[in-house]
Amino acid sequence: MDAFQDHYPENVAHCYGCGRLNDHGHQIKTVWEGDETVTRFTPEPYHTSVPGFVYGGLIASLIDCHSTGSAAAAMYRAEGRDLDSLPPFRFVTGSLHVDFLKPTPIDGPIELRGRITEVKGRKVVVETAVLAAGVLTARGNVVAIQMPEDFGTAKPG
Ligand SMILES: CCCCCCCC(=O)SCCNC(=O)CCNC(=O)[C@H](O)C(C)(C)COP(=O)(O)OP(=O)(O)OC[C@H]1O[C@@H](n2cnc3c(N)ncnc32)[C@H](O)[C@@H]1OP(=O)(O)O
Repeated sequence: MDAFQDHYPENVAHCYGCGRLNDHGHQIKTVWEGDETVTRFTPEPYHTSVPGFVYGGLIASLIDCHSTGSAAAAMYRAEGRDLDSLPPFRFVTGSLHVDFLKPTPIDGPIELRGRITEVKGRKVVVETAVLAAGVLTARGNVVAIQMPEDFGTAKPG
């Protein structure tokens, strides 16, 4: 099945977490399973924190891009549109919160299961459960905001 990220236009397909065109990135793939969005990712040995367990920053990164992809898919679904129909919905992270509940073992796939808890204007809130071998090890909450036309052009300060 096509993943949400397979439909990102080239100009936004270089993200470290989800860009299919970033050879050094995670290249995560997310799909709908009913009303949940699901990403499965197998960590490498170099994703270690304490030996045997996954680095927390990787988990945060996976939650981040899983959630922005989920937000876009939720907007398309809310409007009854295909993922690559125009105009495109692209989301960036406004807020990323992670609770680490248990160490996440590194020796198998990690599953992220997202639920859309709010869709309001340009904002989508995604809550994600992170599971390793079916055990809940972390929870994420992301506020994703539709990417402004002038993203990155505003002067700091
Ligand atoms: C597209 C493929 C790439 C995938 C990206 C992968 C994920 C990433 O790593 S993205 C990179 C990291 N994120 C960024 O760099 C974002 C930097 N921040 C920004 O550009 C802006 O602050 C941005 C776009 C998030 C929000 O700014 P702006 O568009 O002006 O939002 P604004 O109109 O004020 O607010 C819209 C709504 O979002 C809410 N909101 C905005 N910022 C936040 C925040 N930080 N936390 C919570 N809610 C927020 C507002 O409260 C408002 O909600 P409501 O409608 O309920 O009042």
